[in-house]
Amino acid sequence: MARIVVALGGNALQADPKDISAEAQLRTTRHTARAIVDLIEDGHEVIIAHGNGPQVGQIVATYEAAASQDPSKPLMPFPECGAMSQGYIGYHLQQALREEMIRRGLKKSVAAIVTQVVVDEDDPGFENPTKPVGSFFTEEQAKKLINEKGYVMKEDAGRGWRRVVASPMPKAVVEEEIVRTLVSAGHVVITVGGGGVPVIEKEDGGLKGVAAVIDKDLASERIAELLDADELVILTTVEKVALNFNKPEQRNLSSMTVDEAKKYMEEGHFAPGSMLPKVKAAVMFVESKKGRKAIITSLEKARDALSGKTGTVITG
Ligand SMILES: Nc1ncnc2c1ncn2[C@@H]1O[C@H](COP(=O)(O)OP(=O)(O)O)[C@@H](O)[C@H]1O
Ligand SMILES: NC(=O)OP(=O)(O)O
Repeated sequence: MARIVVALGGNALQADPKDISAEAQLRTTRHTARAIVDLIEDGHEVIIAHGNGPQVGQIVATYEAAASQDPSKPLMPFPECGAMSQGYIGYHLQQALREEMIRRGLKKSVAAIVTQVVVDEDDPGFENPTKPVGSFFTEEQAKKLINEKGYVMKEDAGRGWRRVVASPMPKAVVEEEIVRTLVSAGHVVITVGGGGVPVIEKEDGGLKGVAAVIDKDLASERIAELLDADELVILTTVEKVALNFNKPEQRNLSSMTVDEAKKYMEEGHFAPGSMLPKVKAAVMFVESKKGRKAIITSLEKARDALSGKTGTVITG
């Protein structure tokens, strides 16, 4: 039995990026729940983290559209939208996991924790927005949004144009102790959703939300370290990390050491904004303590990867 932090990628929440309806998300999370419950059934202690890029972008855009039609309607700040996305996604995951556990006769409770993650006010990420959120646009649509709304928009790994926002590094998890207590009591916990709601510490010890979206792979790494997890499992669309990805000479990797991973990062094998943060998170976790292991694989292959049959395993 291992304590595992599972980071869920976009495909675990929205199978079809064009269908962003609540019904479609709930359907997809039901499918996702099967892969997660496999790990619970195998006896692992599972902590779940997830992304929120499409969802938080959708929530922000909905408030903006309402305000543009009726200026008396308020805009919703980014941290509040992040918190809403945690609640919305957490609710679907809670329901789907509960159903799947009942189906398999497992008696466990699931809790989604609205989680705040402390970032540094002076983080360089605030100067250079990198995190894609919301829907994909054509270049023409993107230019219109840049002019009309002042968005920063970038091309996202050949998939289209998206709005990008600041993405500071996660430093501390405010609800760490609550998560630890629930996990240690045997409950399934969903935390640092969307990387956590980014907050800065005020001089009086209070917290203040900031307009940013933390990378969920890096936030998953942070909570995995804090909870002294044995493994960080990053689930995405690909079964294995590759060198020369999408090129004729592509080579899938079954394993890499942290030194190899660093070399491959320097050589530019991993796309920024997609595979690079996953490999960075894996390296950080493995380096944080001897014996820790990270796995990057697809949702469908999670169980096989944990039993050493597939995936890319990153070790010290
Ligand atoms: N070297 C690489 N090996 C494998 N996949 C890569 C590589 N570089 C970029 N990718 C892309 O990264 C994607 C995963 O990132 P992304 O879709 O942003 O993650 P998430 O699952 O967290 O939403 C893969 O589906 C693949 O298209
Ligand atoms: N917050 C975050 O990293 O979301 P995505 O994984 O959806 O980009």
